[in-house]
Amino acid sequence: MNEYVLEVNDVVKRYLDFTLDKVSFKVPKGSIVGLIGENGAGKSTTINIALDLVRKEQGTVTVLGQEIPNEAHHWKEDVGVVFDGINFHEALTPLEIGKILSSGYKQWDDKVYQNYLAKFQLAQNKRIKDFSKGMKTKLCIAAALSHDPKLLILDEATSGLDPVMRDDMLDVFLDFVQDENHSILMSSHITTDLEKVADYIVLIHQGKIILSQSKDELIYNYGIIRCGAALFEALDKSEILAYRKCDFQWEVLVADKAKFKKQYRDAVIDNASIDDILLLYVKGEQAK
Ligand SMILES: Nc1ncnc2c1ncn2[C@@H]1O[C@H](COP(=O)(O)OP(=O)(O)OP(=O)(O)O)[C@@H](O)[C@H]1O
Repeated sequence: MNEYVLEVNDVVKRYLDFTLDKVSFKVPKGSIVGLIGENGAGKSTTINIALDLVRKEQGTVTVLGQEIPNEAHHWKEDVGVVFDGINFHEALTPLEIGKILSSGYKQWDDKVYQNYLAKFQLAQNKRIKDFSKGMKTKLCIAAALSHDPKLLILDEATSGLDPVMRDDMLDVFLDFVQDENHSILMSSHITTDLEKVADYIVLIHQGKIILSQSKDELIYNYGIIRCGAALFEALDKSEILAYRKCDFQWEVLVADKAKFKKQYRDAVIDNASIDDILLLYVKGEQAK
């Protein structure tokens, strides 16, 4: 088996006023990859192309070792998908959905489904139309996890959940990938969630991937220098990733904060959160 469960290579998609521009990234087996980017950056388009829901113009997508699209649709059995919103008919109950899905998925495990319904406190016989938004999301996640997918793809799926439920859900995701045979690609605007669970972060900005990095590398090595104009002018620009001017100070993103700390002893260099990194790339200037 391939060491990557999803490989997106040089994918291009053009809409009237938007281009997904040679997007490439990989989801290693056993990992959680967080896809981040501003509204309209191209996250859903990328995910939809990876799921063969939107046609790409160039590039290749390989899911679980199979290049898609292809004639065999078996790969869909092994991919669980949760969008922000529900795909099930609103008149159905969780019990009825379980019955429908059990005939659609060879690997459907009703015991697993029942366990998730209980864990997420979802009534079996309540109609979906009477569910809250968060309950609908939980139902979609329960259903997606109950056909034993090897790859779970979540497009902004957890944003409707309250902080306690989101935290519980992150534990569910961590459990899911623990055996190294399961992997997750999740897009989210809640970057603190990704800080908790993601192994890798892929940042897409205006249709281009501008960062694809291990989360630990970002958290431990990336830094933000906050300085005045004189120090900013003196900084080695070849080592700067992005920068912006805020009022009277400059914020500068660097990949190796320890090196800068040694070189510029008087500079204030803070750790960079994923939000900081996103903000600097999106609102600032990219240096290289
Ligand atoms: N079917 C379509 N026809 C035309 N333009 C589209 C279509 N689908 C998406 N787009 C455009 O592609 C761009 C990227 O949209 P996409 O939904 O991929 O962004 P996103 O990163 O998921 O944003 P958000 O965080 O707001 O969900 C947007 O400019 C959007 O208007």
